[in-house]
Amino acid sequence: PTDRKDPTEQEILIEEKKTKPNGEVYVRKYIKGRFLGKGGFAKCYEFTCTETKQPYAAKLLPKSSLTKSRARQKLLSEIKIHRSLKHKHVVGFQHFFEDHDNVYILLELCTNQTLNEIIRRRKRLHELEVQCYVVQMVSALKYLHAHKVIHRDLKLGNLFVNDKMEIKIGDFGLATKLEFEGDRKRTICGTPNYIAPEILEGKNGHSYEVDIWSLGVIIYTLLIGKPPFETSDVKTTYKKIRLNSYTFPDNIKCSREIKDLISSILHLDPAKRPNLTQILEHEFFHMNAAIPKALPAYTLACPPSESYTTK
Ligand SMILES: CC[C@@H]1C(=O)N(C)c2cnc(-c3ccc[nH]3)nc2N1C1CCCC1
Repeated sequence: PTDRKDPTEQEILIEEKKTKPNGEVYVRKYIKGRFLGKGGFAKCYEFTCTETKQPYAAKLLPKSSLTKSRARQKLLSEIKIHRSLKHKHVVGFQHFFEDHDNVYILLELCTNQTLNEIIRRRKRLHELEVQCYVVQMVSALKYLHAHKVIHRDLKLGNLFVNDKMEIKIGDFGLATKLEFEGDRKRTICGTPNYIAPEILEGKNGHSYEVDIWSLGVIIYTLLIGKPPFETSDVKTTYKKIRLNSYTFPDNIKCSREIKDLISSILHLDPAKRPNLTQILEHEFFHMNAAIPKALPAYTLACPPSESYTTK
């Protein structure tokens, strides 16, 4: 028969066996496909469900890496928070299961990887593209914050891009859910370049504003090509963050509007930063950013700018 695979193409099958409450046993099988890369302790592969042919991005966490309770807690918190979320611009959490050796987390496949890869290729983006991506991020953050979730690790590497160039916020490993209004978190966490000053101060806790700060760092990085406070060592980066010391390079021309937006977000005092609604009302989103002469091969997944008005 033609469909027989020659032995080298032996497909590796991952089976999920589940006994339903009524005693019925069902088995779901996945073909383990190409290696996608490493994410923390996890090795990531493309998985295809044998029944539905649906492809997923799967995180495989060896149980041996989950012996320390911190790694365990982080995984349980990531699953608990991520599986409860459903939004167009949040990575879809499909399913999780375990076998003898691993824990498997099946997530939405984002074939254009992350904004990190896009910036690596493009160096920096046009303001029209920045407008488009930021509108999608703000929409996802409005959803997260409305559900009392703070992501706390927003960065280019956690902004996934699907085949339609739509943004999906992922990796909820450092996310937290506020228990009550006014609840504040104290744990120090995040990625050095994107971490908010109040997390470094650690004096009176932090809240949703840390995600707004990271959004400001992301906008700067998409526009300029590297993060505003980046230096060769973490301590100096933290000092620059605390001193709010960053500049816009002269050789890169940026509109007054986008510089004003970034400066208003990168405010040391969290209470002085604009909230998500105010960000969308900023003039940057209402100016018709110059249509670049040569837009890259892919199209943008955004309507023209006039639809950003918050009517
Ligand atoms: C599964 C982990 C992580 C992830 O969280 N998602 C959603 C994801 C989606 N598509 C992809 C993907 C599709 C095609 C290439 N990568 N990758 C994702 N990753 C990468 C894998 C390696 C490091 C982070």
